[in-house]
Amino acid sequence: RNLVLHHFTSGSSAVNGYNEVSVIFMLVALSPDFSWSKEVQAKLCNVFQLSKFRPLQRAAINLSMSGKDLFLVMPTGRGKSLCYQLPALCSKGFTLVIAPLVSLMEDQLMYLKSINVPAVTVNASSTKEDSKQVLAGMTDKNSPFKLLYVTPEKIAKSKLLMSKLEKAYNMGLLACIAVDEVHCCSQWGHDFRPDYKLLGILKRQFPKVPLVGLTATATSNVLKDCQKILCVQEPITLTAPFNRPNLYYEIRFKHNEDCTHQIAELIRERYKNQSGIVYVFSQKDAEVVATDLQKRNILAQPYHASMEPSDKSLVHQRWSSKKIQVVVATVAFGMGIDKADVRFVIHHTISKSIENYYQESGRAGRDDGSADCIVFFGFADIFRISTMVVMENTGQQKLKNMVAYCQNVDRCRRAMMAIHFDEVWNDDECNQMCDVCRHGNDYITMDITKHARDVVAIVEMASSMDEKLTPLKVCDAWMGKGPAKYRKTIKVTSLSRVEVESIIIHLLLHGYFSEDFSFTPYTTHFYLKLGRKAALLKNGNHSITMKMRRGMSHATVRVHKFSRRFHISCASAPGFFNDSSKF
Ligand SMILES: Nc1ncnc2c1ncn2[C@H]1C[C@H](O)[C@@H](COP(=O)(O)OP(=O)(O)OP(=O)(O)O)O1
Repeated sequence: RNLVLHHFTSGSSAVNGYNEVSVIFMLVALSPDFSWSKEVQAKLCNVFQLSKFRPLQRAAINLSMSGKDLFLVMPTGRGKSLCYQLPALCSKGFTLVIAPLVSLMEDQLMYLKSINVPAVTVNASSTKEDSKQVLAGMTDKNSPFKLLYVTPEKIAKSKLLMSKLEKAYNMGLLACIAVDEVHCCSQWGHDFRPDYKLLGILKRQFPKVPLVGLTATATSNVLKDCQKILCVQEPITLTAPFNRPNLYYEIRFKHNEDCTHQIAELIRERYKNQSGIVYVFSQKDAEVVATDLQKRNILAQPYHASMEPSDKSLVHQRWSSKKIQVVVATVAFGMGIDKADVRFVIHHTISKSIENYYQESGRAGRDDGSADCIVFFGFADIFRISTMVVMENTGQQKLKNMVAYCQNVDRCRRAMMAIHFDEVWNDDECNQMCDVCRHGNDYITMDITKHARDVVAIVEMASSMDEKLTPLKVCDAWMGKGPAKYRKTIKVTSLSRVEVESIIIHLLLHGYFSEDFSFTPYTTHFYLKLGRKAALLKNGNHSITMKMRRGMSHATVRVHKFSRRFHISCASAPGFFNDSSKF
């Protein structure tokens, strides 16, 4: 135990990565002799009705009960809430919980009520009488409640609440501060909320109270930013392995017309009588896709932010009780979803970032049973999302990371996520639970230099005519379907649509193209312009290769055919689909 406490108090206490953390975790887990250990174990069984801790829960509880500040990064659905709820029951006074949404708090309060844990909230919809009672309870030595849930807005705006917190602190009744969804503090996080920026006041005013920041997804940079914003000196970071071994990750190419049809087939054939979520881009898509699935005899209902709260909870309830099979939802269907047996999460449209995707797909398989996470990757969707996130500082970069994840054909999908979340990863651990690992070497490497020159020339020509082209127009023009004035001057390609789209995406991701936004009073348009690397193509020695999945499309056959042609007419068509690798 001394060794453990030494670890708590010495050296650089910001520990990241599971391997280092596991050392602490084991030391902590092996220490059953803390003064609170017996009570903690008893409450785990008697109050929460759980037989044992999940990885890192005991460590997190022991650390915060030792007074340490802590960041806990644990995949969605693995039980972060227990890490502050259980210590709250074993401490004097109450724990202050900051949560981003009132609906989230209400779900928690309902659950806590069902297990007889006294918990309350003050938020914008509390009555005066309720608020008064809660504020009085904060300084009551008998602690009528053990958890107090508030929104960050309340902390920022209510002086009365702050004065009561101060009084409770001075009386030794403020046991712990838990900041749920702590990544919302950072603009670099995927869900920045301005009021979270002001939460530094808590640690400045109440320095002796341990703070626990909880999140399912945060890179080390985001956590460093949160640490600064929350004014936490030396937090310990416990990072549970991000890997969800029971989830199978797959990317499919989206051919717009039949995407919903494909999804319906999947649901009918592979997921008969099993619950799932289909994520879509917009509220309108939620309505349309849900109706399409209903027409195909699938019990599906939409869920989005503009629905009445009562309709939303009705859909949620019906889905939880298996009266409907599928929720077709926007991202509004997210926080607070705690259904264990979700067997599939299908993305009709890609997510706007890898963090979002990890969280959305993570709603599958919470019961540890196997589940599928399938993304339909569509060309036009990239630009719809790009214009949606145009105001976000890091929106384009995050979207590009997500697009690169989808476009990838040769790297284990878990490995890509691990790199993104700064995790150490061994590819063997995927266990063929992603499409790339399962289909092994099923890709070809192509020299696309000539194609790149041809398509870049189209955008260059349009620009010289003072015209802007959307990515779809560039595709059409390149395939000879554009206006006659282009057709005369451009080199029309014989590549398939999927190949054309993939090459344009590749050039965008690698800086040969870049985005050019134009705003009208009603909408934002995405045009392609030359990127910083476009000029390199003027150099005869510059070459670009790209990897493309072999079974990706009907194009596959054509790739083979072309490469045969390449061998015949090598001299006249240098670089034409020069398959330099795994044919
Ligand atoms: N030790 C445990 N053993 C079994 N079940 C547990 C354990 N701890 C928590 N759970 C259950 C309770 C909940 O039904 C479920 C998810 O817990 P919860 O705290 O809501 O997850 P979370 O906060 O990590 O997810 P999210 O990121 O979605 O908010 O796991």
